[in-house]
Amino acid sequence: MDKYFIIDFDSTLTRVEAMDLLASISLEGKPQKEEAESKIKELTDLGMNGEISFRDSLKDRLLLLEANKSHLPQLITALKDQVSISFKRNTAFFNEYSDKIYVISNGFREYIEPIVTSLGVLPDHIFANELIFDEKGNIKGFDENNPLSKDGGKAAIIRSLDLDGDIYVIGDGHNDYEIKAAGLANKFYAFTENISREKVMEKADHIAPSLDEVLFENKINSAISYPKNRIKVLLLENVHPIGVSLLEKEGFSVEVYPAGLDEDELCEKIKGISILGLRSKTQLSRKVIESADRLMAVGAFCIGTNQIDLDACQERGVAVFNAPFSNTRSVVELAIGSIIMLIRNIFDKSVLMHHGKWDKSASGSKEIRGKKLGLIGYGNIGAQLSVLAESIGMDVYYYDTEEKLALGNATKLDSLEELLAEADVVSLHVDGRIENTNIIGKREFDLMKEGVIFLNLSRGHVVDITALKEAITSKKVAGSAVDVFPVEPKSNNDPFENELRGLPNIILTPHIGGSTEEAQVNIGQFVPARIMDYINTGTTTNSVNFPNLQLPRLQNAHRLIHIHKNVPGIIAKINQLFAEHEINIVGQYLKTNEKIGYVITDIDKAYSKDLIKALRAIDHTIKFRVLY
Ligand SMILES: NC(=O)C1=CN([C@@H]2O[C@H](COP(=O)(O)OP(=O)(O)OC[C@H]3O[C@@H](n4cnc5c(N)ncnc54)[C@H](O)[C@@H]3O)[C@@H](O)[C@H]2O)C=CC1
Ligand SMILES: O=C(O)CCC(=O)C(=O)O
Repeated sequence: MDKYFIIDFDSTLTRVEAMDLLASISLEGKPQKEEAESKIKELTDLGMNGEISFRDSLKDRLLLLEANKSHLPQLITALKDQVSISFKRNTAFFNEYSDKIYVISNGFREYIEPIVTSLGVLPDHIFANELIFDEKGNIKGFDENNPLSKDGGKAAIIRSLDLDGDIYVIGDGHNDYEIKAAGLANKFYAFTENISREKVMEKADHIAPSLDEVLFENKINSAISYPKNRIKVLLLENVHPIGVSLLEKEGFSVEVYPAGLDEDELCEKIKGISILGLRSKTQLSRKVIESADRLMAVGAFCIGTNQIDLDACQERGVAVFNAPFSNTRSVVELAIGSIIMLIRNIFDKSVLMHHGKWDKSASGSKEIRGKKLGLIGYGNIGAQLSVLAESIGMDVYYYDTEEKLALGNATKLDSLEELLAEADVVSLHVDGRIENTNIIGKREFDLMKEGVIFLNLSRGHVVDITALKEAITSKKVAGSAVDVFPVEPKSNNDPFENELRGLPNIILTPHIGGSTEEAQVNIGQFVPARIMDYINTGTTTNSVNFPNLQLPRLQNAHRLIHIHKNVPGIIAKINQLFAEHEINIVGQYLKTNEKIGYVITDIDKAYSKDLIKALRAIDHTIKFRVLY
C-alpha cells in the first residue's frame, strides 16, 4: 500500500506563521505595529485551536496586515531561513518521496510555492489559498472560491485528490486534524517541533516532535540515526533548570523529579530511561543498573561519584560523566568561611544574641593568620583551599595518598598521623570511595591537637560520627563544620536525624558545599554538554568509567560504536567483518581500560544490515550503536 504524506506549511514546514512574519515586514515603522501584530497572533491561535472559524480568522488577519505585493520578496527570503530544522535536514525524503508528498495549507501560494519547491515538493502537489491585489499591489483579499479559504477546506482537497493508499497528515493545527476527523487520513501527527497546541495534541494519533519521528515511525530513512525525542531523560534531585532546558533543546524527552529516589523506586522509574541525571543523594546500585533496559549514560551533576556503582555501569556499557570542578570554588569558600566562624565561635555567640544574651569576650577567639591548616586530600578542592587559605595567612600542610604537587608554600606530609599532630585546623577533602569509610575515628581524633577545629565537607561516611561527638563533648575538638552525613534526608521534606545536633560550636549544613547559584549553573551546563557529546558523537572526554576518547564530528560517514569486554582479539574480529563486507573504513579510534574496549569506526555510507547484525553478534559485545 502506498503511503502519502500531507504536510501543513505554517509552523510545521516552517518554524513560524508566515502571516506573523509578513506583519512584521508590512507594518514596519507604523504606529499600530505592536497592537496589530499581537492581534494577528491571537487570531492565528484561535483559528489553529479551532476556536473561531478559519475563514474569519484569515479575513481579519489580512485586514490588519496592510501588506503589499512588494513585501513578498522580503517575506520569501525570510521564510527560507525559517524552514523547520528537521525538514531542512531531511531533503532526501522530499526527493525520494516527491510523488507521495503534498503540501496543503490555508496560507498563500505566493510565498509557499517558492519555499516548498526548493525542498523538492512538486508544484502540482501544492494546494494553498491565493491572494488578490488591487491595482496598487495592495493585498485586498483572497480568492473566496478556493476551497482552502473555507472551513473544512483541507479535507475537501484530499477528497478531490482521491489518493489510493494510506494517508498521513503532519501538522500543528486543528484544521490538519480535521482531515483525520473527516475519515480521510489513517493518522494525524501533531507536529510539535515549533509549537505545541494542547488542544491539537489531545486529538493526535501520535505526537511528532520532529519529522524524523514521523519517518522513524514509518520505517523511512531519516537524516539522523534515531529521533532524539525517543531518548528519555530522567533528572533527579533538582538539577538546575539550565541543565533541563539544554537537554530539552536538544530534543530529548526530559522528566524531572525534585528529590532523590530509593532503590526500589528507581528500579521501576529507570525502565525506558536512556539518560539518568542525579546528584549525591541517589544511590545508583547494581540492582538499579540491572533493572535498566535502555540506559546509555549517567550524568552526576556533582563531583563525587561514590553513589554510583561505576563497575556495574561499565559492565553494562553505561558511560558515567560528572562535573569534576564546577563547584570546587563553592566548597572552598564555605570551608574558609567556616574556619573563620569556628575559630571565633561566632555561631554560638550569634545564637545567644538571638536569645537576648550579650557575651562580649575574646576568650577562645582567635585569628586564622599563622594557624596551621591540615588538608587531608589534596585534589581539586584541597589544592584550591590551600591557595586561598595561604593567601589569608594560614600555613598549609597536606597529606594525600597520591603524589601531589605542593602549591605555593604548602608542606607535603608523608602520613596522616603527622598531619593530625601538626594541624590547628583539620579539613577533609578526600573522595568517597568505600575504602575511605571512617578514616577519621577515635584513634585519629586522639592524635589531633587539643582544641582543634575539624571540618568535613567531603562525604559523610569518611568520619565516625560517634567518635566526633565524643571529641566535641570532651572539648578535644573546639569547633566543627559538618556538611555531609552518613545518612542524609532524601528531600527537604524529610527530617534530619543525627547525634551531632545540639552540640556547641558546631556548624551543621545540609550538604550545600557545592550549592551556590554559580556552581549549579556551571554544573547544569557542563554535564549535559558531556552527555550530548557522547550521544551525538561517541566522545567520552571526562567520563569517569569509560576510556576517554575525543572524536571528530561525523562528516559524510556512518559511525559504528562498539563497546565490548576487554578480551583479546575483538578489534581483529571487527575489522575482519569490515573486510568481508568490503567496507571502506574512513577513520578508526580505539581505547581500552582494564575492563572494556571502546572502538569507534567511521565508514562510507554504504553498509548492509547483515554487517550490523554480525557486529552485534561478536562475542563479548556489551553495546553497539550506529550514528549518522
Ligand atoms: N560538600 C559538598 O557539597 C561537596 C563535596 N564534595 C566531595 O569532595 C570530594 C573531593 O573533591 P575533589 O577535591 O574535587 O576530588 P579529587 O578527586 O580531585 O580529590 C580527592 C583527593 O583525595 C585523595 N585521597 C583519597 N583518599 C584519600 C585518603 N584516604 N587519604 C588522603 N588522601 C586521599 C585523592 O588522592 C585525591 O587527590 C569529592 O569526592 C566529593 O565527595 C565535592 C563537591 C561538593
Ligand atoms: O550538590 C550536590 O548535590 C552534591 C555536591 C557534592 O557532594 C559533590 O559535588 O560531590
